[in-house]
Amino acid sequence: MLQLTDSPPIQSLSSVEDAYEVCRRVTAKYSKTFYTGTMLMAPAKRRAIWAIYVWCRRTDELVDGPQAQFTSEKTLDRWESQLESIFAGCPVDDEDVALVDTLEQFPLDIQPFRDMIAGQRMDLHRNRYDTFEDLELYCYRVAGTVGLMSTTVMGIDTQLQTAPWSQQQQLDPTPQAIALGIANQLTNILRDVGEDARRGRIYLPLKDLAAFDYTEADLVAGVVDERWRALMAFQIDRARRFYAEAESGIGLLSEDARWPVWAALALYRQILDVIEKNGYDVFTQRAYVPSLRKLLTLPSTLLKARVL
Ligand SMILES: CC(C)=CCC/C(C)=C/CC/C(C)=C/CC/C(C)=C/[C@@H]1[C@@H](COP(=O)(O)OP(=O)(O)O)[C@]1(C)CC/C=C(\C)CC/C=C(\C)CCC=C(C)C
Ligand SMILES: [Mn+2]
Repeated sequence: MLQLTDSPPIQSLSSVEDAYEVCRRVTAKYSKTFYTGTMLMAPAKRRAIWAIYVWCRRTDELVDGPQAQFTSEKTLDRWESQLESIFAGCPVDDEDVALVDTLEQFPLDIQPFRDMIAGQRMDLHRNRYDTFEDLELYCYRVAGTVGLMSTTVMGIDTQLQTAPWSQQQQLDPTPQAIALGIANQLTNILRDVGEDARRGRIYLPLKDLAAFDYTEADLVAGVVDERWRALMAFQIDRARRFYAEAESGIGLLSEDARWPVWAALALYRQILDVIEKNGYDVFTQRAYVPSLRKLLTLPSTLLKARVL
């Protein structure tokens, strides 16, 4: 290829195999829960989820990562242009190579990716949410979209679609996939209340705080009292209702996807149990599920994947 002398050397992008290996390492490093889930999947689907995870992580880190102070609307505009390039089959950097390959194998729609960027734009300008409806839109954008992306890769059980009774039954698990994303995001928000408050963000709906006579000042001060415990119990109950809705859709997924999703759901939902065990003190204790507890959870999720 003609190399113009005054231009910087054109870096050749990594191979597809190397790009997926980078995605595997990033997923394993940043989310043991999701990595565990992907290791229960068929290899082609597992790699695709790693590629999606890295794109989602990079998108989130534009606003939540170490370089967030330099991120503006224009940054997100450029990121969306890079997304369009990926969907046109033209990777811009090494990690893109894996997602371009994934798009050649799975019919992913660009819209959930655009919606995820729209969610990050909300984090640029918004640090309070008046109502749960406001917060639900944010959760759909940053997490419900992940459910849509993941479901396209994991696939739907085709035998169910051709069954004689299939017309009567809802076979499209989209609502449940979005519900699991929202449930995960609500869990994430409850776990990180203290950390987010220290960054000036309160995701808990202000109308909910008011309903329990708990103020923004109480939250910023990390007050844990009967009002806080009642408010958190209400939030946890709502998150569990979204998990329950998600459960009803897992049986519609292709067989090899059910265990990974049951596992990811159960492991993430356990964070809520830990928050309760910690007396709802999310200000001085970061709720996490010990590895042994995660391991001991897997057999019951396998049973559920086989019978539900
Ligand atoms: C097993 C499986 C298919 C997992 C999907 C893995 C995946 C692609 C995750 C992407 C997560 C991500 C980095 C999104 C960017 C925005 C963000 C940070 C969202 C929050 C995630 C927290 O990620 P993480 O744990 O790494 O961050 P912390 O370090 O803990 O802060 C979110 C909480 C959203 C996560 C949402 C999902 C994983 C969607 C799950 C839904 C499905 C897999 C659909 C299942 C289908 C049915 C029918 C139920
Ligand atoms: Mn974020």
